[in-house]
Amino acid sequence: MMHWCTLFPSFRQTHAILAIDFPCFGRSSGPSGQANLWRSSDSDLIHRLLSSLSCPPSSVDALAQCMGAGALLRAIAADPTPFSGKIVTHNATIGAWPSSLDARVASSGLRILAYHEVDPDHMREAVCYKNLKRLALSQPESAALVDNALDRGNALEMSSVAVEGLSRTGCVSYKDPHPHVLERIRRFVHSQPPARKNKNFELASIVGADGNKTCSDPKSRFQVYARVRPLLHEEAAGSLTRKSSTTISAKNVAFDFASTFHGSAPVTAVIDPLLSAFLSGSSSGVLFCYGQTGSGKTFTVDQLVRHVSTLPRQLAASYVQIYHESFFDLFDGNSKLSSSSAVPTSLAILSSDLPAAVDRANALRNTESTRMNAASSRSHSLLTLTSPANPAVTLTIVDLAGSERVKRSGARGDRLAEACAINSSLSGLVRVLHSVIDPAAKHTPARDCALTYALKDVFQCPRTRVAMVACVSPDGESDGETLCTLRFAAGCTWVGAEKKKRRRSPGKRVGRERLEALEATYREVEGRFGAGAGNIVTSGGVSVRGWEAGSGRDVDVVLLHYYGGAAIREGAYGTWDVAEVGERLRAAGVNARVLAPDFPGHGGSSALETQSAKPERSAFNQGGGGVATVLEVLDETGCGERTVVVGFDWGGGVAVAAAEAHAERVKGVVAWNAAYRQEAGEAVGGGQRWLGGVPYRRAVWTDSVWITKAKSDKVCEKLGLKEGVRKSKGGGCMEALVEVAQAVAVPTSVK
Ligand SMILES: Nc1ncnc2c1ncn2[C@@H]1O[C@H](COP(=O)(O)OP(=O)(O)OP(=O)(O)O)[C@@H](O)[C@H]1O
Repeated sequence: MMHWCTLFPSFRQTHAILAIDFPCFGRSSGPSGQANLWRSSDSDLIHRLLSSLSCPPSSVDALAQCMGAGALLRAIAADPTPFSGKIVTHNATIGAWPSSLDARVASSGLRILAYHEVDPDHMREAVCYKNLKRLALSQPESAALVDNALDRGNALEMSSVAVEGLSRTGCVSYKDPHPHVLERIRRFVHSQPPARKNKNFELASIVGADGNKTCSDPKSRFQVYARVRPLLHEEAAGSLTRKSSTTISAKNVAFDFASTFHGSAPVTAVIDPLLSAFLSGSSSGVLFCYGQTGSGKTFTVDQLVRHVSTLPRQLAASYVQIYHESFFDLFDGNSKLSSSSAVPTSLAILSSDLPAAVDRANALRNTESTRMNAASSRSHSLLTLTSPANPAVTLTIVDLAGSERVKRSGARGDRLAEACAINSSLSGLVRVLHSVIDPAAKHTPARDCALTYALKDVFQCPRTRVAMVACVSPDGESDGETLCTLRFAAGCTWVGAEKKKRRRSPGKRVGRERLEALEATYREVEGRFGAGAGNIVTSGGVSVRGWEAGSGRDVDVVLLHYYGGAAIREGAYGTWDVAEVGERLRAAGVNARVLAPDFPGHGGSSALETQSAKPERSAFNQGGGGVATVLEVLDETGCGERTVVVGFDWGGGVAVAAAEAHAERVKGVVAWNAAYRQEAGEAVGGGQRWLGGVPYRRAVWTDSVWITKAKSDKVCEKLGLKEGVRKSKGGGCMEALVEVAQAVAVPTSVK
């Protein structure tokens, strides 16, 4: 990371700078040399970090080195949304080149400047070198490779500098690039992207890769339009230029849309195809207005509502706003809805009366005056109409809150929190849209935020027609934001592509059925426990998935996930399937309530300002630490004395520590591949005390490269066990849990 420090002064004017020490490196926690513990989730880590900082889409330039560059390339392959276009790498290494990366780079307009200094660790035969070279030859607009040995004029030559006290391990030596190379990198990052020779390059490459259709196909169910509002007072025109009725350019980059609109005339063409399908009852539709704050989204929605009102029909209409991830019913005095699936008020209304009803409701919407817009919407609004011909068919008009760079909008305090919530939910929407278009995506992350959750049926139903209006401002000061909006919207033009149908194996079908069963379970839990996105949220913001046997309760089982993971086995890094665990226990004669919390800053739980759950033992018991989280869950879900705590990996260490600290509440503990870190001076052999405190204990081990007998022995020693149960692959944890839960439910002499 320090490699790049000399570049920072020149970027300080234009960028907020974020320098990352990956876990186990530099100042970040974790034992050194344990990068393999988190490497499989490094791209997720980068995305979570950017999303926690609420970076708007297309706003991040990146400089990365060695395995950090590999992580970055994986992050781009997974989702290029946050990245704005300039990527500089040095000696990038990667185990396997992601199959979607070439198409991602081509379609997102990213450009990579890659330096390579050949040495025994970074050879020309290495995967990354070979692929960067191939990319530079096949997509010279997107990638350039500088091999230092072959191109001395441009080489990233280095001199070594040692910096005292830079990391917790002492002195770090870093290499200082020569000034002329720094200047080249600086110019690259600050450069305007060149005008594309073939403006359909992005689309062409996507079509080539996947055989998909594009937006220029009028039959596509997803159409993307751009609308440029007129200049307002005191604004001066920027680089936005109209090229044709379907093309506009900003900062010399041309973008193609289904149509572009300029000025104030109503843009009825964007909604007419949706309206006719809606009125005939043939298919549902959703129309989004997307763009930076003050670009004309609310204005456009207003015009569209007035257009709908000219069609004389009796309709049912509901109107909600999403503010800070909660739903409010605008047709019921802006009352808060108890959950994301609660049904809002539905008005039976004549379409001609709709504008007046919407205007009245809009007075209740959260709006504020910012530097960018005198009446800026601080919430997303969703107006949903039900088809008179078919009650199953709806048309939803979504006025998205505007993305904003808080430096420009001057947001502070509550406004800043709002801006962060808005940016992060827009990023959630962008991620969902990308997952819809990506043939390799296995999962649509619709549960990540309230906005995508509300629209999840849209994303899942292949018949729903979708229109997006990218609203942009012609003001020169907004050129940067305009480019981001257009780049994102142009990227969405591939959403129209029918995702290549993957042949599902019977196993995958079972997976989908399980997912649906899980959904049903969440709804059940939601009903029983109250508010939350299919679960409960504690007063401290801990999201807890729950499952109950439904016929009395013998034990409470609390499942703890690994550091950097999530509780529910729904996404890539989830650990548990609460329903599966509950059913397995029920089959073994134990009626259990199974609870799986997400630690603060993980999964659905909010991050704490003071501290997220940290991996060090010393942080377990601090506010927000693992043990404190477990206690909060026990308290707020009413876990009785018959509680079993089960933890995997880092969660296993937390389970052990929680059982030790609250032996009066915990009757059983199962530590699976537990990462228990001994504190300096801590006597591990606490077994004697444990025998009296927590009667039922198991340590389970699954063979893997980093599990050693020594680690297993340490946890066993801590638990007062002679040895752990060692399993060759998976499975052992459930058997141990069944044993312990049976013993806790009907106390026996099992120890
Ligand atoms: N096409 C247009 N013709 C004339 N005026 C417009 C047009 N679009 C927007 N405006 C004006 O620009 C200003 C900002 O528009 P609007 O409130 O719709 O922006 P917005 O994108 O909804 O902003 P925010 O995200 O902050 O809510 C308003 O004064 C609006 O009347």
